[in-house]
Amino acid sequence: MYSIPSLDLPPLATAGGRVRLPGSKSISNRVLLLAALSEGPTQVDDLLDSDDTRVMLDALRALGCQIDTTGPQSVRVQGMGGRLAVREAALFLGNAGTAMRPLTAALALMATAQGARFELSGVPRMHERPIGDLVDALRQLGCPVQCLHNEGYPPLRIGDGQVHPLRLDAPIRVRGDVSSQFLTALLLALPLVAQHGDVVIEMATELISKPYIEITLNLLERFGVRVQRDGWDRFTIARGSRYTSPGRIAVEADASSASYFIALGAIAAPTPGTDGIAIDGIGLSSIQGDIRFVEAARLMGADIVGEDNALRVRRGAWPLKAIDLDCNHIPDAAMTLAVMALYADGTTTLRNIASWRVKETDRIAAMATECRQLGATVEEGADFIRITPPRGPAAGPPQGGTAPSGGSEPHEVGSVGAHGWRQATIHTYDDHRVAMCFSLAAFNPAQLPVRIDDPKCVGKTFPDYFETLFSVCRTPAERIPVICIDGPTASGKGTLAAEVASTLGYHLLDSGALYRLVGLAAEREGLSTTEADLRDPAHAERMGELAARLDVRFTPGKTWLEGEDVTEALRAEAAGMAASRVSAVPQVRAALLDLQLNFRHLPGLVADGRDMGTVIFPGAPLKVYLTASAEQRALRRHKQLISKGIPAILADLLADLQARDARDMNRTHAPLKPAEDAVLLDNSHLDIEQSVARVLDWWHGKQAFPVR
Ligand SMILES: Nc1ncnc2c1ncn2[C@@H]1O[C@H](COP(=O)(O)OP(=O)(O)OP(=O)(O)O)[C@@H](O)[C@H]1O
Ligand SMILES: Nc1ccn([C@H]2C[C@H](O)[C@@H](COP(=O)(O)O)O2)c(=O)n1
Repeated sequence: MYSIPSLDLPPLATAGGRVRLPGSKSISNRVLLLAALSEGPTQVDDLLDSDDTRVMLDALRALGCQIDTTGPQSVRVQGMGGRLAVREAALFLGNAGTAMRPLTAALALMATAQGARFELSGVPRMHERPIGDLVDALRQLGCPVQCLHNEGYPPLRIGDGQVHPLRLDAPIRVRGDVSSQFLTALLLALPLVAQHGDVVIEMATELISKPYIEITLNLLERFGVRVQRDGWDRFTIARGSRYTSPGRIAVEADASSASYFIALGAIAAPTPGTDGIAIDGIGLSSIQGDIRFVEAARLMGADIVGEDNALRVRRGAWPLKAIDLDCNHIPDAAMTLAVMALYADGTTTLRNIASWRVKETDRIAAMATECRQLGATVEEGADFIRITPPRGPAAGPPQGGTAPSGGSEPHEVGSVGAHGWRQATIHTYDDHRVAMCFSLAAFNPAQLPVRIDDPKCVGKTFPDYFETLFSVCRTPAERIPVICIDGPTASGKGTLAAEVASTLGYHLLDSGALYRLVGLAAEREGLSTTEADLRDPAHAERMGELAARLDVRFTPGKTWLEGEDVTEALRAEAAGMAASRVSAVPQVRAALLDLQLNFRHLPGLVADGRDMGTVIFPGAPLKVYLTASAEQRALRRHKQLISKGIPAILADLLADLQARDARDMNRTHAPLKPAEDAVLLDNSHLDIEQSVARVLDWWHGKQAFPVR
């Protein structure tokens, strides 16, 4: 997950490949609650691991439910059979509507029937999301429920510690026009109190988002409770209903999450050698309503082939076709249509989406604002949004080839590209779906990058969303930004590069490590690395061959040579000196070229070394030449070694690093020197933080993202 302030997406060109999506949030949280309310243990597989499911798991554990992790996406829930193990608890439910609503209902009934008291709260936005219709229904039943700040909104106090009789004889009336989750909450909770008679729910107003109710009814059946449904007006839970564990249950992949990859397949030209986007774990037999996004995407021109548990999406009509659609049945996935509309041949209207106003944010306002940022013309109403793409029909996303104005050259601030698209900073309003939707704007035909603020908000349902997106998207290498940091030893290149890379979410290339690996591998093979031997052409040839067949692997924080962890060995001063000697051999440099170029991956790269800016990435948009006085550098290295418990003599270190500087700067091939367009940074009197801030300032200054 990208836990950084903003993530810059370079212009993307093509897409293709296979994705496996995380489990459905709606199913995961319903299943967890049902498993906890059931009699007996339930093994839950393919569970979504996200903010919202974590909130539900924490709440259930706080209520005394035993839940053991049995695998990366699996838990075993020891059902409590509807009996409370804890009589008083304060539960923080973040911004998870799928936890707040069902827990409110289940705890209200149990607290009233068994005598308990709970407080349920969330983040500030949760306290603005209405729950009054559910509270009214629970009060009809005789449950003491108090809204602690504003009537009709969380936080709530549920129960008063006393036992009260429940009024179950008359039908319970609940409104269905604000959120279908209120009905879901009652349907999940009422089987707990249906021992003595039928329990009936009647809709007081028309029900929206019916497919979510179908998920609820389907899962209730999996847990042994069959609800009789009369149209969408009346639901009867039969006397004697009780939850029994199905033993094992697997969560389907999330249909709303699938919408981004369906849209991706429809928008992006296929990467040569691929056949569109294959999505595993969800197909046309899904119980999730958002699977009907497939129909809407087809209306817009997507070519989708569906199987029971898989989908394949290819670009069909292009540009996409504008549509006018009632989206009441796919409220979450319909947001993705709004971004597809940016690539359509006319104006798209999405109707009957009033529920967007009370979701994680006011989604109608958010989608309208952000589409306008990109250059679209947008009209919004209480329950609709109408989107005209940036200056009329889109001509097509980038097809590959060279980017305009020199590849990853920055655009001018506030730049308006071809077709009226604008380079935009997308606000995400702590709403995962806004972030995921707008990533697709990176296929804009103007080839402008897109900045997504607060990308970690995708953690609500799809923590690895951007990683998954990058795994199936391609763009010409020159559009992937590279920041080069070259300089002499111990100037702080590695430290600076790692900090800059982690702030921007970019990959990191420590090119010095590759030369160190060659030195180490040579030593292990008994191949001399003395300057004298390396001058022998046959020996240099052998060293080049060794570099070409290096068996090396990088994992976070570790480097492996032929399966052995050599992270520590590489950092030894001797390894640095050997690296300096072998790096003067042209055959070695040639052998390592492709390896270094292959580090250039989406969304960007920070590369440190000696020739990053001059030889390896000469077109990089930012090249920094980092220096500090030899004395300062020797002092830093001394401190570094001593802090690791490695004995060192300052004078020797100074002499060694001066010798290394001289060799690195004076060799014939790719000597250490600033690139002509490099900016110089002498950090002799700057600390690490100041150096990082300086480089980030330069980088942001080169970007054209509007500050909002
Ligand atoms: N601006 C700075 N001020 C003070 N100390 C720094 C600064 N930058 C880095 N250091 C410290 O200097 C030491 C050397 O830094 P680092 O290993 O990043 O240098 P390097 O240029 O990558 O070295 P090499 O080329 O040998 O790999 C580290 O202990 C680091 O914490
Ligand atoms: N791009 C590079 C990176 C490194 N080298 C050589 C020269 C250095 O002395 C040696 C070790 O590098 P360090 O890990 O200290 O950055 O490797 C090079 O020639 N070109």
